[in-house]
Amino acid sequence: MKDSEIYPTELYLSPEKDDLFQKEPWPKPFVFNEDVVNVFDNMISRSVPLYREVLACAAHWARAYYQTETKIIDIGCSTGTFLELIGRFLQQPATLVGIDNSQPMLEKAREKLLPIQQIHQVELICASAENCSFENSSVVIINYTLQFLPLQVRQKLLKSIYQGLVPGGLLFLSEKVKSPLPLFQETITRHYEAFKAYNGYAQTEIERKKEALENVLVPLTETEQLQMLKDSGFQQVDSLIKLHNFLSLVALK
Ligand SMILES: C[S@@+](CC[C@H](N)C(=O)[O-])C[C@H]1O[C@@H](n2cnc3c(N)ncnc32)[C@H](O)[C@@H]1O
Ligand SMILES: O=C(O)C(=O)C[C@]1(C(=O)O)C=C[C@@H](O)C=C1
Repeated sequence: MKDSEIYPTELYLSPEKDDLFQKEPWPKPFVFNEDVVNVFDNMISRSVPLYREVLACAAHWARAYYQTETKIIDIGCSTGTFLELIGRFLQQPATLVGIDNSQPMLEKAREKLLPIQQIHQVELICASAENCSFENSSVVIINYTLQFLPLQVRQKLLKSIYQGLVPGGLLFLSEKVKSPLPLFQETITRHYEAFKAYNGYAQTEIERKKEALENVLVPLTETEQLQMLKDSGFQQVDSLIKLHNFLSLVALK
C-alpha cells in the first residue's frame, strides 16, 4: 500500500449506532463494558475530532519508525482499529501487539484482526498497561487511553514505555487535554459540544456522557502532558495535530 492510498483513511469500523446515552440506564460512571464495546467504533469516530486523520497519521509514523524484528504496540487498542490499519499499511511482516484491560474489547479486536494475521504475528494482551512490558518495541501507540489512568500511574507507564523502546523508537500519543485558561476551556468545550451535536448527538446525550466521564477521564493541559513526557525520559517531543481539546504528539527515544 502506497502512502497516497492511506489518505483519506478507510478504517474498519463496525456500524452499530451509539445510542447508549439516549436510554436509561446509561453507563455511569463510564466503563468499557459490553454495551459500550458493541457501539464503540461508532462512538469514538463521532466523539473524537479528526479520529480518521489521527489514525492515518499514526500509521504513517508507525511505518516510518518501525524497525525490523521489533514490535509495534498499541496500548488501549480497543476493537483493534489501528492495528488493522497498520497491518494493511506495513510493507513487511511484523509483530503487532494490542493491550487492553477490557476483555469484550479484545474479543472484537480478535475478529477484526483475523485477516491481517495471514501476514503479521498478532498478540492481544488483556492487562492493565502499567503491568506490561514494552521491551523490543520500536513503535508504541497510546491513543485516548492515558487519560483514563490514575494520575500517579501515567508517569510510571510512560517511563516504562521509554525504557522498553529501542533507540530511535517512537511514541505516538493522543489525548483529550484542557486549556489552562478557564475562559478558553469554556469556549473550547462549547465548540467541542457543537462538533458532537453536528455528529448527531442530542444535548441530553452530550450532558449525560459528560457527567459519566467526570473523574473517569481526567485531562491534563498540553504543558503538563509535555512535561510528563520529558520527565519520563523523552527529550525530543513534537505536536502533530490539535482540534478542540484533542491533541496528538510524537516523542522519540
Ligand atoms: C478511548 S479507548 C482507546 C481508543 C483506541 N486507542 C482507538 O484509537 O480507537 C480507551 C481504551 O483503553 C482501555 N483502557 C482503559 N484503561 C486501561 C488500562 N489501565 N490498561 C489498558 N487498557 C486500558 C479501555 O478498555 C479502552 O478500550
Ligand atoms: O470526552 C468526551 O466526551 C468523549 O466522548 C471522548 C471519548 C474519549 O476521548 O475517549 C470518551 C469516551 C469514549 O471512549 C470515546 C470518546
